[in-house]
Amino acid sequence: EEDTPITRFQQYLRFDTAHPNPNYTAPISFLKTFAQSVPGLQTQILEFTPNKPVLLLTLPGSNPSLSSILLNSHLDSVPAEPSKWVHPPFAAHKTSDGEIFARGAQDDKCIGMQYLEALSNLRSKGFVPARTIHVSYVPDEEIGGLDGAAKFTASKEFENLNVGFVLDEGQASTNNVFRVFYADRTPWNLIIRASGTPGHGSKMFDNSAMENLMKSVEVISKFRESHFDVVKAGNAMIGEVISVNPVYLKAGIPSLAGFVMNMQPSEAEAGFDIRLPPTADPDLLKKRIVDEWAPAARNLTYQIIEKGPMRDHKGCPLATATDDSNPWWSIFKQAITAAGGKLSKPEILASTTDARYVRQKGIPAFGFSPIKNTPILLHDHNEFLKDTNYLNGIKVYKSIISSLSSFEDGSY
Ligand SMILES: CSCC[C@H](NC=O)C(=O)O
Ligand SMILES: [Zn+2]
Ligand SMILES: [Zn+2]
Repeated sequence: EEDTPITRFQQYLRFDTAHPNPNYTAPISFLKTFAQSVPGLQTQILEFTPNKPVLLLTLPGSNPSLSSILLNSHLDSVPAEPSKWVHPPFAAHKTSDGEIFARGAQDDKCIGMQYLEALSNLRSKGFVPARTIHVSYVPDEEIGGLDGAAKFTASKEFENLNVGFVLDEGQASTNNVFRVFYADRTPWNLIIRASGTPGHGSKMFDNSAMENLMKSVEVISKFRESHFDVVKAGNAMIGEVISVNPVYLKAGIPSLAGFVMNMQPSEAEAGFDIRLPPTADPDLLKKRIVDEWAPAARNLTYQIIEKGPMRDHKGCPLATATDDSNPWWSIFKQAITAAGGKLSKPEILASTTDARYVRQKGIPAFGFSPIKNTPILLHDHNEFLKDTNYLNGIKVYKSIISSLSSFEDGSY
């Protein structure tokens, strides 16, 4: 096979990095070999948790007194259901139209390789940045990043990088205009457990576990609808409202289901994925959960698992400014324009990425993936990216990387 940017992207996509057993060693060694072919690009592997390596690449800048820029992506992927795909999710099949099908094609192996291709390209033309450029490949983003970005950004090693600005993954755009994200929503897992009177399946009585839980589900559904309606009416973007979605239900005795269906269980449980925009008041939502979603009076208990930080050390919401107070913003915007791209109004990402850990440290960070005119297929079946889209992304990163790294104001 030829060695081109496209075949290299396909090679990277073919590593099975899906949870629950992502292969980290093979893709890291692949990336490391590629990086070593780029003149001046230094490589190191950091391990904050056994078998969860972080690959860090560094291109030293000519002015080491300036803060550095960091380009981050994650190594891992969510699982795929191969039988529901038109092409196997880890074959990286390219159609005659140039669509490359793979789990991770959009989320987010494209950007990991595009960073490298862009750097390699720039270096081949003798490019030397003023600011040092770091590229990080971190494990475990898809499961919350606790053993990945959380530990990396909290480390002495990270401190020593003196990072002034970060780019991380964003999301595809279905039209001709790129999207950029200045904040993420914070995920909470909510588990509601109901207990109640058990009894014969034929009996009508009050206060069964199922009835108690179902009342909660109704109340939560109303809340969900009211927030979704605001989005549907066009009065808010999806990232600006609180979302709550049921993700599992557990009740009854599974081994009896379908055979002996005449037991009203004494316990029932439901799990919800909640996302809070940085502007939301977490205490208000907690109060709502206590009072309305899981009132003890209806024999309900609850557990909230907060997945990662919501505020920085000053107590401020984790959001990066997109106005004149943040010079990185205008540099970023101009770089996109210079590469022939257009940028839409900055958004809050509906989901959650590792960028929250750097924002928590007070470092400005944008989420960006140079994917346009493409359906949003992250975590979906048949995730794909078109070759021309991918190649254009390399061009966009060349512009972004050279602009950001030549910003010489020492106060940032
Ligand atoms: C608990 S943090 C989970 C992070 C994950 N990131 C991408 O999909 C997400 O669900 O948004
Ligand atoms: Zn991702
Ligand atoms: Zn993802």
